[in-house]
Amino acid sequence: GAKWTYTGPDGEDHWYKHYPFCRGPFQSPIDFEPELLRYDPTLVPVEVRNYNLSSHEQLTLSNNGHSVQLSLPPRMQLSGLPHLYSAAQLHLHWGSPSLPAGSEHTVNGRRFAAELHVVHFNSDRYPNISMAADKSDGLAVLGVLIEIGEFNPAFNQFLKYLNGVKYKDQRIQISAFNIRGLLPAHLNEYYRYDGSLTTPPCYASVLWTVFKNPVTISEKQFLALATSVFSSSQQESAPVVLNGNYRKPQNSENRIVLVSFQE
Ligand SMILES: NS(=O)(=O)c1c(F)c(F)c(S(=O)(=O)CCO)c(N[C@H]2CCc3ccccc32)c1F
Ligand SMILES: [Zn+2]
Repeated sequence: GAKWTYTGPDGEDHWYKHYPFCRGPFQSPIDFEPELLRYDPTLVPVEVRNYNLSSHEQLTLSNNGHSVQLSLPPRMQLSGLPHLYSAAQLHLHWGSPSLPAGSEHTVNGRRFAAELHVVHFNSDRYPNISMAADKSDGLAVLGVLIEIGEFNPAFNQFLKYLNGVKYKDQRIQISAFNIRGLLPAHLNEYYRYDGSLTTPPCYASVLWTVFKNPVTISEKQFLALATSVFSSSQQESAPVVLNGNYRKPQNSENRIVLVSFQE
C-alpha cells in the first residue's frame, strides 16, 4: 500500500487520502478520560493460553519500518472474550530520547513511555489475520502501558536482538520465550472498547483490551528501543531513526469505555 509515516507530508493527518477508513468511525487510540468510563461487573479476567512458548521454538523478529514486530504462533490464544482469538504478532509504540512519552492510549491525558500491542484474530470465524483484519469482529488487541522504571527481563528477551533488525525489512529468527512475562501480573483490571487499527488501513475491526496496570522497562531498555531502530532501509544513504511511532488520541465520539475495575 501507499507509504505512510508519523510526521511530515505522509503523517497521520494525511493517512485518509490513501486509507479512507482512517477518517471513519471508531478510530483508535483514545484518551481514557473519567467521563467515558463505565464499570461493567460482567468483565471477567482475560485468560491467555499457550503464551509460555518453549525456547526450542523460534519466532521472527522484524522491522517493518513502522515498528518492531514479533510473529506469534496461532496456538497462543485469548479466552474470556466474546470469541476465541488466536495470536498473530506483537509490536511496540514508543517515544524518543528527548520526549520519552510514546504510548498510544492515554489515561486522563497521561501518556506513558511506550505501549505493547499483542494482536489476535477471531479464530472462531476467520482462518488467519489477513481475512480477519477488515471485519468488524475480526481482531482483539491487548494493550500494555509501559513506564520507565525497573529493568524488565521479559522485554529483554527480544530487545537484546534489536541490533539485528536495525533497518526496515530486516528480519531475524529468535528463540521463543514466555510471552506472558510481557503482560502485567494481574489481567483482571482493564479498559475495554470497540476501536480500530492505529495504523493504516485503520480498519474499525479491533476489540481493545488495555490493561490498567503498567509494566516497567529500564531507562537503558527504553533508550535501546528509541535509538536502535531505523524506519529507513540499509540501502538508503541517510538513516532515519524510528521513534515517536504513536498515533494521537482520536475523537471518542461519546464512546463508552467499559472498565473491569472500580476506582
Ligand atoms: N496498533 S495496531 O495493533 O493497530 C497495529 C499496528 F500498529 C501495526 F503497525 C501493524 S503492522 O502490521 O505492523 C503495520 C501496518 O499494518 C498492525 N498490523 C496488523 C493489523 C492488520 C494486519 C494484517 C496482517 C498482519 C498484521 C496486521 C497493527 F494491528
Ligand atoms: Zn499497535
